[in-house]
Amino acid sequence: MAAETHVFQTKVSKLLKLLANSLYSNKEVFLRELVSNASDAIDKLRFAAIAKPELLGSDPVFSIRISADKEAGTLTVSDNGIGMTLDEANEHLGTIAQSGTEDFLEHLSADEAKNAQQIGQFGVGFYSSFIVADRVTVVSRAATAGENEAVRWESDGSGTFTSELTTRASRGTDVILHLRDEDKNFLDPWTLRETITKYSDHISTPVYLLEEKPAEEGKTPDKDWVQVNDAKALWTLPPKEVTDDQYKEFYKHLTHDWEDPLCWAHNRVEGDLEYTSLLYCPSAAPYDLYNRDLQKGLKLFVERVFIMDRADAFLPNYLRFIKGLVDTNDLPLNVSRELLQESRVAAKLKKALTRRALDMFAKLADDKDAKEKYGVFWTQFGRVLKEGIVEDPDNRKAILGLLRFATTKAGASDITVSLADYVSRMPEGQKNIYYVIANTPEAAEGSPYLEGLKKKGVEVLLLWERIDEWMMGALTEFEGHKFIPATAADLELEGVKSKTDEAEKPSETSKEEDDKAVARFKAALGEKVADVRISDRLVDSAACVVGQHDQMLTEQMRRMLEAAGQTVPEEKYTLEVNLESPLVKKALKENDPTRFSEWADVILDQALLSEQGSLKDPAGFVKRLNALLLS
Ligand SMILES: Nc1ncnc2c1ncn2[C@@H]1O[C@H](COP(=O)(O)OP(=O)(O)OP(=O)(O)O)[C@@H](O)[C@H]1O
Repeated sequence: MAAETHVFQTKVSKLLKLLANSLYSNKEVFLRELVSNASDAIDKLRFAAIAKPELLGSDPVFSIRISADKEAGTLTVSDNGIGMTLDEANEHLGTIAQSGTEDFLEHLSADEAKNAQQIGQFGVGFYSSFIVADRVTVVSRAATAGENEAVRWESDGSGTFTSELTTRASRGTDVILHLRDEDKNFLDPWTLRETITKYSDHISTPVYLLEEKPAEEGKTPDKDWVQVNDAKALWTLPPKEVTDDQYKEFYKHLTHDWEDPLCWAHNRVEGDLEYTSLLYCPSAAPYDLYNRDLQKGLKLFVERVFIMDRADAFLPNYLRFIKGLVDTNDLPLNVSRELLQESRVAAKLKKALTRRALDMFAKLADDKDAKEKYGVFWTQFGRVLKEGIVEDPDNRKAILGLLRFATTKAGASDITVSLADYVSRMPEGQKNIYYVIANTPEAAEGSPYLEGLKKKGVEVLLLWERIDEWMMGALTEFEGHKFIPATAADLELEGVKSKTDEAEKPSETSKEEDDKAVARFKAALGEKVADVRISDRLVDSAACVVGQHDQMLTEQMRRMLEAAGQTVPEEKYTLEVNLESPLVKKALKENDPTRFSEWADVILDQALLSEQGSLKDPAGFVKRLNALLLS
């Protein structure tokens, strides 16, 4: 069969171009990727051989072998794993399976250095060979294929590849890199040994390097395969024996991420349920965190045998960003995805691993030296974690402890306040936790509803993310303190003693005058409002609208329901007026009932505008306002 030429999938070509144009400070990662692929291929065969031991044939001892040929300028990574057929090579080495990569490639920025850094998130995997090679040849024979059914694949990484049938004496894969002149340092025995040792330290398969033996005088040196790792899977070691650097390297091996993880938790549990878990939190959220096709889940091992990738039965959806593995003796070796869905053991593991993950974050939050790291965690994953408040009532308490907020005291740009911080600095007499939800940080911070609370020294949580409405709807209390929106009709502030209270100015008007003012607004607005009353929450603003906090729909929720095609009932608000406001005072000086009505309408519309950001009849509002401005 003559070699056939194929064109790479468009996104592969884009990726290869990007790789060629990006200068890597750590070019050597290509070796990690190739060693990881070789180890994955061996893991897959080990698993397949449980049901079909004959696949191992006469070659039952697994190994990865790396050799350099200085004369030919090539570096070869070989394994005796599952191998590939011709069709598999065409498919797997010509396409990218991950959904997020497409989005990423479409949104490349002009900043190449940044792109190069981010690209690692997508598991460039095999294609990273082209960082150092101007030609790559793969010779592979699948474990199920005959000697003459091997495949030879080749590409210079410039848009096409060729493939054809060839022969290979035994199953497995050779990846042969024809190194660029400037990257031939990887053929140097010392560099190679150092790099390989670093990337194979934790791998459960033995990795051998072909090294020259010291030659006897006058003789050409002999070469020998030297094992460079101890071939013990990292997670089987006692945590105390594993260094931070080893954990970091292992994370990169598992995930193909090029960045260090933010934190990890390694646990070996014996007893009723026996398992070892190694959970990692990445340092950046993947592009497709909110994409339904996100590839999530842990690697599953049973009795140290790799069973499947991305097993999503072990963590809840709101922890979908966690990477890692679980190894257990309590599941059968032939467990399938379907069986996992119904397995009681899997359900128990999910419960345990969820707690482990939340503990890992709690530790990070408590670590005084890791303040910055927790900030990164919250910025990257806080929004997803909030889903857990609604989805996972059993762990709500633990998740509540992890939440961080912007507040009126910290400011909208400082999202670092925990609920415990909030409670610890509540002024004397404050019983509840106050919050406001708006569409933007600015709108939250500038909300008129906060004026009185601020004046009393009461801190308010500022919220503006879409998920917040949903989350706060599910929350009732934290350590006995109720959550109350700043827009609630009754803020239950009795008993809050603040310095400003004592210095409160006596009202300039009498009770009768106040009642009369309220009655005038009521008469002027009629059916447009549920009620009118004097506000004790406003300081500068003229008025605001309030609803019962357990009944009121915020504007965000209203829009969400409307977008979902639901008819949302008209809501009548209570108008609260600030009798100390110069605008209200001016309005009350108007004796003509028609003109006072216009004033009342403008004041109500202003209040609605501040609350909702829009009005039903904006043109009418502008007309009335202009008439008053001109009078
Ligand atoms: N040494 C190998 N033996 C057998 N198959 C291989 C080998 N190397 C690569 N492959 C096949 O090629 C596919 C693509 O490899 P690549 O490294 O690009 O991505 P991946 O490993 O699937 O993804 P990720 O890098 O995110 O894990 C693999 O999934 C595997 O099917």
